Amino acid sequence: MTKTDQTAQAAAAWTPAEHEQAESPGRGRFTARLHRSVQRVWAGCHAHPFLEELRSGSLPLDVFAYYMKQDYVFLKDYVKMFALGSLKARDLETMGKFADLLQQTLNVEMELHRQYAERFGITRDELEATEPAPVTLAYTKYMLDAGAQGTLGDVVASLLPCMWSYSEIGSEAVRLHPECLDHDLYREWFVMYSSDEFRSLADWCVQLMDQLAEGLPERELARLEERFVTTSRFEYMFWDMAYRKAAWDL
Ligand SMILES: Cc1ncc(CO)c(N)n1
Repeated sequence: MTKTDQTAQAAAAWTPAEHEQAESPGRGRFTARLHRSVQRVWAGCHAHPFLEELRSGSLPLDVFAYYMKQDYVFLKDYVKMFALGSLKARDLETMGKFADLLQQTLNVEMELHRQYAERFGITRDELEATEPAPVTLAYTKYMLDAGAQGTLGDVVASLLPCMWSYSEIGSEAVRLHPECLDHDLYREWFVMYSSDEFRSLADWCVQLMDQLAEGLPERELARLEERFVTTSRFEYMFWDMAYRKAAWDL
C-alpha cells in the first residue's frame, strides 16, 4: 500500500461521529456547510502521518524543526490577514478584535516557534530569514490576494481553516490521544493548540463568518466556500510538505 493509500484509508477511518463531537457550539448554517464541504480534506489532515507521528512522539526532530521554520514564515504573512480584517471591518468591535488576533499571533503563537527554535539552536535571525518553500509561498500569497481583492467575508473565509482546523486538531489530539501531552518536546505544541484561548479565537472567527454570510446571495456564498475549500487544501499540503521537507528542487 502506498503512503497516499494509507492516508486515504486512515482518513476514511476518521468517522463523522468524531467530527460531530469536534464541532464548535453555536455554529450557524453557513459554517456547517463549510465544515461539511471540507470533511474529507480535514480528515486527511488529522490522519496525515505528520500528525500521527507528532501525537505518538515518533516524529523525527529534523522534520519538526523544518515544519516550525516554515510555519514561522507562514505566520509572518498570515498575521497580515488580521490587518486586512481590521482594515475592512466597519465597526470598532470587529476592528479591535482583529487587532487583538494580530497581537496574540505575533506575541503568543509565534513565541512558541521562537522558543522551539532556541531549543534547536536556530538563531532568531535564521528563523526570520527562512526561505519559504513552494507550498508555503503559494498558500500565503493565495490567501493574501483573496483577502486584498475581496470583502471582509473573503478575508474570514480564507483564514478560517487555519484557526478552526488547528483548534480541532489540537483539541481532538488531546481528547483522543492524551499521551501526546507526555512528550518532552511536542507537549507545548499540543498545549498551545488545544488551549481554551486558541479555541475561543477560532470560535469568534466561526461566528463572524456566519454573521457575514447572512443574507448573501448564493453566488457570493459559493465564492466564500471556494476560498475556504482552497485554503483547507493548502492546510493539507502544508502538513505533507513539512513531512517530506519539500523545498525548491533547484
Ligand atoms: C499552516 C498553519 N495553519 C494554521 C496555523 C494556526 O495558526 C498555523 N500555525 N500554521
